[in-house]
Amino acid sequence: MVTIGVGSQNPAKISAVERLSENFDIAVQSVAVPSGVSDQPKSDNETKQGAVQRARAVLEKSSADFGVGLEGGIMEIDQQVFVCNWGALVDRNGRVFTASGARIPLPEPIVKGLRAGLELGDVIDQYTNQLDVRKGEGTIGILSNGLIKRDDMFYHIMQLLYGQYLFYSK
Ligand SMILES: O=P(O)(O)OP(=O)(O)OP(=O)(O)OC[C@H]1O[C@@H](n2cnc3c(O)ncnc32)[C@H](O)[C@@H]1O
Ligand SMILES: [Mg+2]
Repeated sequence: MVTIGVGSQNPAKISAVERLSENFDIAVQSVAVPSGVSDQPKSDNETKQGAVQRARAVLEKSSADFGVGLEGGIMEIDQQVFVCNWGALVDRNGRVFTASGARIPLPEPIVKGLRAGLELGDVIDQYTNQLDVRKGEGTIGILSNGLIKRDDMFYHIMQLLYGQYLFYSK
């Protein structure tokens, strides 16, 4: 049994890692760590960096075998703003695996809020008139009409991360 520490207390992130333990002998623990980037990362680069920094901080702060960082952000392609997500898995040998998740364009009213300096988590709550969307289906869940929820998207990233670890450990 190996232990994975997840650098967040967000249930959508923790549940994505827990889903890995349905297929692998893994124990999951939540470790509160800083991302070291802004609360609302604004590029792939910054979002990925937040994921890696969270993962590294988990190994410093806990005795887990692996550190996982999952980070949400926004990024722009051709003046269209997308929600994006990155994940990182680090092991005690210093290996770092990274992967990104699905992206989906954000509608104009949400982009307006972001340009005004708000965090996506707060804007999506206002937009939907709900509380803590970020901890449940997430923006990706809202905009995909519930077909892909935030923990599904993070689970996909977890499969890409753990899969790489298995592949490169052969
Ligand atoms: O407690 P932490 O781990 O920080 O969880 P968080 O919900 O704040 O998540 P992030 O910092 O990784 O995400 C950055 C912002 O984007 C928001 N967000 C909401 N739904 C999202 C989604 O589906 N994908 C990416 N970001 C999302 C999120 O709530 C934050 O305001
Ligand atoms: Mg956050």
